[in-house]
Amino acid sequence: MDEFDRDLDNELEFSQKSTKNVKVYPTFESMKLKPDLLKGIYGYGFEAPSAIQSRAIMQIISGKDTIAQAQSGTGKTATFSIGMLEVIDTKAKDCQALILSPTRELAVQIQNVVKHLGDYMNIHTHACIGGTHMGEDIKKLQQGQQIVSGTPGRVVDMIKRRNLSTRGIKILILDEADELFTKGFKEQIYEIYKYLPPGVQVVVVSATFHPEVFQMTNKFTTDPVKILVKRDDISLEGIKQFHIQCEKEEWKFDTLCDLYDSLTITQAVIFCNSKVKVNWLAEQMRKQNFTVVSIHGDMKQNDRDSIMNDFRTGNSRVLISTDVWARGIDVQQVSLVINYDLPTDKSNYIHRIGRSGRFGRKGVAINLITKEDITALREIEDYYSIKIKEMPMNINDIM
Ligand SMILES: Nc1ncnc2c1ncn2[C@@H]1O[C@H](COP(=O)(O)OP(=O)(O)OP(=O)(O)O)[C@@H](O)[C@H]1O
Repeated sequence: MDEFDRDLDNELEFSQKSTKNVKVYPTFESMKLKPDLLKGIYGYGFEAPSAIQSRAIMQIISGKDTIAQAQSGTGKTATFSIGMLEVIDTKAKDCQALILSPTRELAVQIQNVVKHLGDYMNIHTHACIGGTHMGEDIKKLQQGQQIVSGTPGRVVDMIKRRNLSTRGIKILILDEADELFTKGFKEQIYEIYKYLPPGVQVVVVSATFHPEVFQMTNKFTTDPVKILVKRDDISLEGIKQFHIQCEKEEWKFDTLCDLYDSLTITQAVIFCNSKVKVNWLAEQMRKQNFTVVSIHGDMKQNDRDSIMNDFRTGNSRVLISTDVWARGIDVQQVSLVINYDLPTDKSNYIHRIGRSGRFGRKGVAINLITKEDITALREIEDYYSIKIKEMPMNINDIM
């Protein structure tokens, strides 16, 4: 990207403004939701709506196309889930809402949230994801699923095979939209959209919006309500961010081993930039008798599921991952994120560190950097107007 492109990008981004005077609903009662839905919300343990929930839920219910941005871990999933559950006709058995997200784990997590919030509504939901048995998927869809949460590849497949009927779909939700609009998914999203009834309501959600995303959303949305966050406010204050200068790549490993005891206080995620590196690091850690688990996109779905399950239940405490875990995954006990490699994408920096500090909890992010990473680290600091200080000698001071 040259200087000119960057200027254009900035201009595009800063020309985006939140819609003025979006009404704030301070309580779930004030939203006048269906009693069964309200029961599900309280049953799930929510007492009051978060900032994005108090603004965006009612916009979604009103039927308007909506672009909803909010910091990581602030309740975007429940925002679109509640909005969507309110407008679903529980008597109609056909698919009325489609949620797309970039990873299988996230699609399953979303389906679970929807299921819990809709606990008293007798809602039929299904996670339609790659890597699972096609026949099972088809069977489930044939039974009639009012809400489908899926990954683009499998969903487009099911639509084309006519196993997922799009006729009754009233609302399309694009979660982690900026990721869905990247190269790997863009074509599939366009393709799915073509099959949806004209006038389908579109809700676009993420913690980060690359300027290009706004251009693309123009193709999907009509006069959308925009609830946006300024770039300087995207990084959560509750997540303390540090770097450790490791000089050479080879020194990172010893640094990580020194940190291990702190990693296991609660739960931690370590990010690497490639699958090969994830495998390598997990193996090295195990050789040193550290207990770690690892996950990446080349693993069998069964293995991915069992690793996720163990990590969610707290059976494993240190997870090494690629960016397959960077977005959306919600494990409240994660309080520490380590970037063994600095992400190459600035947005993913925000998403990765956002795996900690969920819903107002405290979090710590530590970046292991070599001399070569200094410029990239400064760029992240400048871009989000943050300071990533050197980590104090005693990690207990910050945990
Ligand atoms: N109103 C609420 N009251 C209490 N907890 C809530 C509320 N809304 C959401 N949460 C909890 O906050 C956590 C984070 O929510 P969620 O996963 O939806 O965040 P998000 O904004 O989608 O984050 P990300 O950008 O990482 O995808 C979840 O554990 C969720 O159950």
